Amino acid sequence: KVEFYSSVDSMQDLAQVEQELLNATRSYLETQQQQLNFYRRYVDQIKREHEWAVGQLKLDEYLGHPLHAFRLIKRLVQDWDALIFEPILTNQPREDFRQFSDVLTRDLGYPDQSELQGAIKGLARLQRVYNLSTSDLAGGVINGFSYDSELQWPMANFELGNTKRAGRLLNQILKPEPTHTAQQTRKYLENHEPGKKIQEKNPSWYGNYTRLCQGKRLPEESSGSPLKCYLDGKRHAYFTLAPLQVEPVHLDPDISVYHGMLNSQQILSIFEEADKEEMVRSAVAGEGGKRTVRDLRVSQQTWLDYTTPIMESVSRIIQFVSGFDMAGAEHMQVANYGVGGQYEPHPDYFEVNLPSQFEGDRISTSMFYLSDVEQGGYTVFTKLNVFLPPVKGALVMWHNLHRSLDVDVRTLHAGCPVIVGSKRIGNIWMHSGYQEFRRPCNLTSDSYKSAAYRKSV
Ligand SMILES: O=C(O)CCC(=O)C(=O)O
Ligand SMILES: [Fe+2]
Repeated sequence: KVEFYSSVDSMQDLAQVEQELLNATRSYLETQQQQLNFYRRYVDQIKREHEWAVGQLKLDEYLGHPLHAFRLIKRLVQDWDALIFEPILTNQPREDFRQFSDVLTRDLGYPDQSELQGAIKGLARLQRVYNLSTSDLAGGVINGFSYDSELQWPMANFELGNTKRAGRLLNQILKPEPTHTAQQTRKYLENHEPGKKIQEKNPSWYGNYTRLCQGKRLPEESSGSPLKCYLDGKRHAYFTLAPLQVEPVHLDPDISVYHGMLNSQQILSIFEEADKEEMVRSAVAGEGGKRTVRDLRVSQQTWLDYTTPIMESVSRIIQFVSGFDMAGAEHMQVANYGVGGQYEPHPDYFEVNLPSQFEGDRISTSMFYLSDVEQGGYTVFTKLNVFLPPVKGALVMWHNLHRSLDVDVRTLHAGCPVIVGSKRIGNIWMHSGYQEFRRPCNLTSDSYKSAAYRKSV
């Protein structure tokens, strides 16, 4: 089954669904109108003839005339039947419309109640993570920017189990303006069961998560050497003429952003490849390594191998920037988030239930930002006080494992909910097999660095 709300790209199909609905409904109404006009004309004409005849003579005299009798019988047997009964009873335009709706639902898919739930949860998530006020959202104002769309907050609250609040909000809208379209919402509330209230306690990481998502860092003690951007033309001969534009964002564990790694043309080529594949709702590893769809990750994704020209270039970039052997690389995962789409704090390593098709755990993550995001959608490292706004064409890279190949718990990170825009990323995870000479271990284990972070958020 297709799912729309979890990816802005899929939502575009919904816009098409509505366009086709509009066209079909318009032409349905038009044909019906023409039919009705036709019936009306016919009835008027018969009425005139009937009244004239009855007015002229007494009825029995009139019908005593064989031609008049014939006309009446012919009208009833043929004309009324063919022109009125038959078309009214079969109502071909309605039949056509029914068929159209079947085809539409089958070919393009049609959103159901669970889509509405998903979209509403997305809105509620935005409100919670970004501290947006309900009135702001309802008025289409997000973080001070004004957007021209009125949100159905009463309905959202209803679906989320806040029935009282839903009623109050509805009254606020309907009191000054009783003919407001929110009347529809009132009908909906009256005819549906309210959603189940989710009384989740915020998890321990929640404070850091929301703070960083909002682009706020905790003040840090100065280490004396502030991180500075630099050009690196030496990492590989490939970068001699066009040095890497490095923005280090954290030291130990090292996290760096490499700007301008893909241009718009290359990104388009990646999307062209991705369009050939099917986007599916992202799953996460659950109990015992089983993949399940959960709200903690709301996006759609597909995988690209390195056989096409564009992906060969991507592979070269990763190889030359990271120094790793691409023999250990997973295919690139291209993902697209929906509005309110997110990926809650998680590590990229497996630690347990390692997938058998690769050697070792995920030693590093290379993430390309394939779009700018109008608002929201930061990548945040909740234990490291780091937030990164997506910048189209940039590459973020870090190691998920210590040199000892023990997992580095400090790398816990998240993709914040997208407020406005379509966030696209390309992830390449490198496994530790084949990298023995690329990133050798130290003489002493360095995994102790993680110890203090195991519990803390
Ligand atoms: O979307 C992001 O910024 C982070 C994505 C991520 O962490 C992942 O896909 O593993
Ligand atoms: Fe991740």
